[in-house]
Amino acid sequence: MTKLSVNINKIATLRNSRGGNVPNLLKVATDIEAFGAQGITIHPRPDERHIKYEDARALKNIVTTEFNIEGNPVPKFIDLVLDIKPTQVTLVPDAVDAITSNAGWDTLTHKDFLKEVIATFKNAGIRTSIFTDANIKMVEGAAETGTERIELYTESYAQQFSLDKENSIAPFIEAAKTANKCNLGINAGHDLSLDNIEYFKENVPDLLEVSIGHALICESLYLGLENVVNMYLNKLK
Ligand SMILES: CC(=O)[C@@H](O)[C@H](O)COP(=O)(O)O
Ligand SMILES: NCC(=O)COP(=O)(O)O
Repeated sequence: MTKLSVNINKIATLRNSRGGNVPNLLKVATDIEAFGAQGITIHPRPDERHIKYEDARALKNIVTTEFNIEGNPVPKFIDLVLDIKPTQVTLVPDAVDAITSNAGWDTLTHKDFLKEVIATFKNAGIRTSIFTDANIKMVEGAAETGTERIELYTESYAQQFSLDKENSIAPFIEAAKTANKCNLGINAGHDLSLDNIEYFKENVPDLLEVSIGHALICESLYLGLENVVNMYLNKLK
């Protein structure tokens, strides 16, 4: 079975757009767990434009499933994660001004840095994962850092999927085989959706966990929209 960890960044984006506390991030996280998701993912960014550091601390007290915190391991982020001690930390090489994550680590160039950060988190009892492109050399490099898992960066798969399923998945199958040989657990995420998730799961061996946010929240809006419009119309009769 592959676990679903729901990324709730977009809930925080919506809340922040009006100030106040609607939607209530903590209630949404609790409800997502009650609906059956096996994890909650957040990706606090340095400008706190969606998840705020105080959200991360508050979520620590209410998340009862797997709590996964993603981000670039700058000192402020390392301190936050060591304080919260989530189930898993996923290291992502984001530029400060990135709109969203747009690359996996160069695990060869940054091997020494990653080794050091991974050791820090592992010593604190936090499972580690490294955001990695579907590239055999990068997966092998990740294995040398001591990380327990990688998260395969799936944007290229999601972009190509509707044009050519087989070519879009091919590098991910090879990356997963390499990860298995290196005893790395496999997570995946970025732009996964109701359209492309099933084929990914069917073809990538030993997929432990996916984290999904943007598409899942957009799909929730669309799948709920007709119902809510009708609820308003009924009240306005
Ligand atoms: C690492 C990854 O792919 C996700 O965490 C994604 O970057 C979500 O971040 P945003 O919600 O800020 O786009
Ligand atoms: N790690 C990927 C993630 O948490 C969600 O990415 P996306 O579904 O918002 O693209």
